[in-house]
Amino acid sequence: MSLELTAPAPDAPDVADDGVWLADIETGETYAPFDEIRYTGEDGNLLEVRYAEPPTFEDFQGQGRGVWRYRAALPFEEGVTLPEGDTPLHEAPRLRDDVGVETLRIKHEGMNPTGSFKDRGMTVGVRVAKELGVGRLACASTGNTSAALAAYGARGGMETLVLLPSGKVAAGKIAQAALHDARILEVDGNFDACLDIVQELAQRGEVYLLNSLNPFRLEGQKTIGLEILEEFRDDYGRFPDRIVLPVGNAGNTSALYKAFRELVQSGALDPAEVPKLTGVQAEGAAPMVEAIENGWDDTQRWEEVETRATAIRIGNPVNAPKALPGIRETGGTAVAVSDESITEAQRDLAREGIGVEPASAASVAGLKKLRDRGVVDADEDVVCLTTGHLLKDPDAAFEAGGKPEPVPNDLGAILDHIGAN
Ligand SMILES: Cc1ncc(COP(=O)(O)O)c(C=O)c1O
Ligand SMILES: N[C@@H](CCOP(=O)(O)O)C(=O)O
Repeated sequence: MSLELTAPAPDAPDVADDGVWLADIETGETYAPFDEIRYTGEDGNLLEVRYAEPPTFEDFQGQGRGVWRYRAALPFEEGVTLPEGDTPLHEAPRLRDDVGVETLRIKHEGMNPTGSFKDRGMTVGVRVAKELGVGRLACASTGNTSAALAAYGARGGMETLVLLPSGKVAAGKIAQAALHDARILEVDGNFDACLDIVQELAQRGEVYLLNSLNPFRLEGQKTIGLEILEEFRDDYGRFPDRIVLPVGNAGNTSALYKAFRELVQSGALDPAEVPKLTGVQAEGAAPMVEAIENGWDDTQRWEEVETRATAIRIGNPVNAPKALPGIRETGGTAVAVSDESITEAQRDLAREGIGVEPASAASVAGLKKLRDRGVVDADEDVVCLTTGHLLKDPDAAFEAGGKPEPVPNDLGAILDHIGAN
């Protein structure tokens, strides 16, 4: 398999630029990183960024906080920044006791500048766009990618175009893209159709694609894994056994796996210490779970997808050939959860003071299901990734939460209403 956990660091090919190059994950063919715009290898295979010197934990010491702390693991020293990363790793003691695991921490990526983990990818992606000298940036999106692209594009002084599935994007996300002045195209089709079209626009040279098919986006998203490892080790003196995360286009699963592989390559991490990557999808959009259960090397496209967790309403995860080995090689698994259990998990997190959008809560719903099935053991140290903020999807929050009670404009009536003496 092309993405083995124990693979040695490759030697830098002639095409490398300052120790950085692109490689086809299937054939190993290498490409110069910044001479031309390239998203895939010759046969349409996925590309990944490779480094002559994979990072060690020492490289990160004294480098500040946030995504650019990890510059030793990134293709540039700095990016177009707001800044991003350095998100909280919350304790959730009541939830931990309910689920019944040794340790439960919640890595809340909703605390990034635009309210999702996409910012980590965009700070690098927009920096690369500047290096390449491209004009218009674009993405297909279920909402968060478009919000991040619009904000980081604005920060970089660049034009942005976003393609959204009509009627299927949460209000907060469209509001962000609109205010940051992206040109918004509402497509009469689902996210996968939008991605097909924007890929075609990119191939024709009309736009620079900043979905996670762009390998540089995933470089920024690796820093989620690096932060989790550092923070968990600082608190407990060990690494977590398992990281549970929602899966849509499978970029994060691929990025975390790559972060861990690079640390293994440099000798900073023992393969036995790599957390089990555990992916969670909604039952109505679960091609990755299907592929894991059937032992496939790639997913089969689901034409019809539906879930309340609109951020992960995706039927054709483009990063599956990177993410499936990540789940398998780390000893993880994938599970599908119902929309009802996602809403329940959203409430569980809210009771701990952690406000997340539905897709984010899928990680906790998945953990509960796997614990009930005995797949996750009681003695495990677990980190759940929550990927987007509650305010991204106010409608879902209202639906999941308590309802406002109308009362008269009168103190006595209000005292009566609340049962005061
Ligand atoms: C809030 C949220 N959670 C999870 C995901 C899934 O992440 P990935 O596509 O990296 O699997 C997305 C987008 O895809 C998202 O917007
Ligand atoms: N949930 C995503 C879907 C697109 O994912 P990407 O990581 O490939 O950009 C979104 O927010 O649009």
